[in-house]
Amino acid sequence: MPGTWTVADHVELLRRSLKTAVPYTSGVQAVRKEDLRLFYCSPEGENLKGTARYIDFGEGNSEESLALLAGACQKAKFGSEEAQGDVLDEDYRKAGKIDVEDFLVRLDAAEAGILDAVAAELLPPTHDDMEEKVLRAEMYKLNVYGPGSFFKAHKDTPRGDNMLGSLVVVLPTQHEGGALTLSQNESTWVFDSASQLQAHSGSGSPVVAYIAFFGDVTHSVEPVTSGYRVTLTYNLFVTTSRSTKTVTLPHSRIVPPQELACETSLRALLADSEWFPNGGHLAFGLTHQYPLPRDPRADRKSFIDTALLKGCDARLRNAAVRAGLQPQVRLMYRIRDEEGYTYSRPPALVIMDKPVKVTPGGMHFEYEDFYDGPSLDEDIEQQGTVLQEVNERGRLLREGKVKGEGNGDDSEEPAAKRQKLNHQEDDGTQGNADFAGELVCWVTPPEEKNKAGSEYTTHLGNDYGESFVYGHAELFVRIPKVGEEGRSVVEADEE
Ligand SMILES: O=C(O)CCC(=O)C(=O)O
Ligand SMILES: [Fe+2]
Repeated sequence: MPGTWTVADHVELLRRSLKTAVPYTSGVQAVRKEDLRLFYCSPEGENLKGTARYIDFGEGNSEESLALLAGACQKAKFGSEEAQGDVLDEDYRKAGKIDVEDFLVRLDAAEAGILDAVAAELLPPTHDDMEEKVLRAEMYKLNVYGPGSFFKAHKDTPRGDNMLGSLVVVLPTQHEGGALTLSQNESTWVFDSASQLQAHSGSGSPVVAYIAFFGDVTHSVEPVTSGYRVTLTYNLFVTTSRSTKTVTLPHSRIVPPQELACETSLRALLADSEWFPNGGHLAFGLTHQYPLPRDPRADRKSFIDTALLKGCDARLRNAAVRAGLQPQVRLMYRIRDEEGYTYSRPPALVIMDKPVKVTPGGMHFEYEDFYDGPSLDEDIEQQGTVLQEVNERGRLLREGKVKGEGNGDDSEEPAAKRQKLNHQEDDGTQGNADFAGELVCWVTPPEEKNKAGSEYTTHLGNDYGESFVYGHAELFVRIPKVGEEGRSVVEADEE
């Protein structure tokens, strides 16, 4: 029962909440037969205008008509960070594609109910304090995977900071192979659309199979072994603007149990006068990656809108808001951390809401020498909030005494033993004479990749994107100190 839980138990619950996430949703959707007609432009050679053709996926298609469609495709390229553009490499992706301007299909993912089903699972839940969010699907390509076609592991290119992920609709054709496999944080999932479509064939009413997944999920298409696998792909965006092609979640939502559990733990921690007596921050390296501007200097009002968090990350954000806290995704800088330099003060972590503004005449703000030179460090220190790491009780870590505390290494130890170790702490305000910032406990470790100025992950996308790349993000939840507004403690009468 939470009532008898220790601080360590509550923090562990918050930590675990970020580990349980299924980053996709899939299914089979019945559609109207007339919506399965597809018109496309068949190129007739170099200088000739294309010829219009159509294919009806509502009628068991012949190999011949599918081969004609495949013949109308261009070889699909993919985005490469290395080449900084699209490349054709049939060892990595062997598939045909038709761009949106060269085909028309009556099927409408929103009208067919697919977007509703996807939104219910993937659209970040809005909290009362937030503007209502809608999901918009933008058709992207038609892909044809004939025998021997495949697409190796990649992430789809983020096309905006509000891009949530991708939707793939697999049209009903007889084929084998071509399963879409997804992987994230050591878990893998397989979406075998061929067998799902097969199971529904002959039922009289036509169906399509679909899968939607968060954009930061690595996925691949296994080789097609027979027949043709034909897909429509869409980019999914979270937006607040209404149009007929968007889907909204009902506003009064049922709070999922995991979110309630996180809220309960946060409330229990806040009520404990011994916990973070001087306030500070709980910090979470988030599970999902988010579209970040390729240029880390890009002028942005805030780093990532927390309304755009996905899955378990959104759940944690909502739990914090429900507990009366203000979770924020912040930019993170490390100062006095450059090898080869000697600084009079120790390295520190600084969080900010906007990229640092460099004092004119100070260090030139160059990508490569971002950390180079104390004047930039001073700018960062002045404009941001300096953090000092503490353990999960909000106490300063004393060198060598409570090592491992707060990073999950000791999660198997009995709580009593951990509590014993904790008497070697102080309240975090006297440990470092130079320290004039705020305290932070990392509930889940930060990812190295999002430190401003560092290279973001290099990966392959489905088309090169100039403006955004996926990067790691951290959620900072500010904890008021005992007595401050938002922190009403229950005096403990513990043994
Ligand atoms: O056609 C599909 O199944 C999706 C392939 C894919 O991952 C992509 O186009 O990015
Ligand atoms: Fe993809």
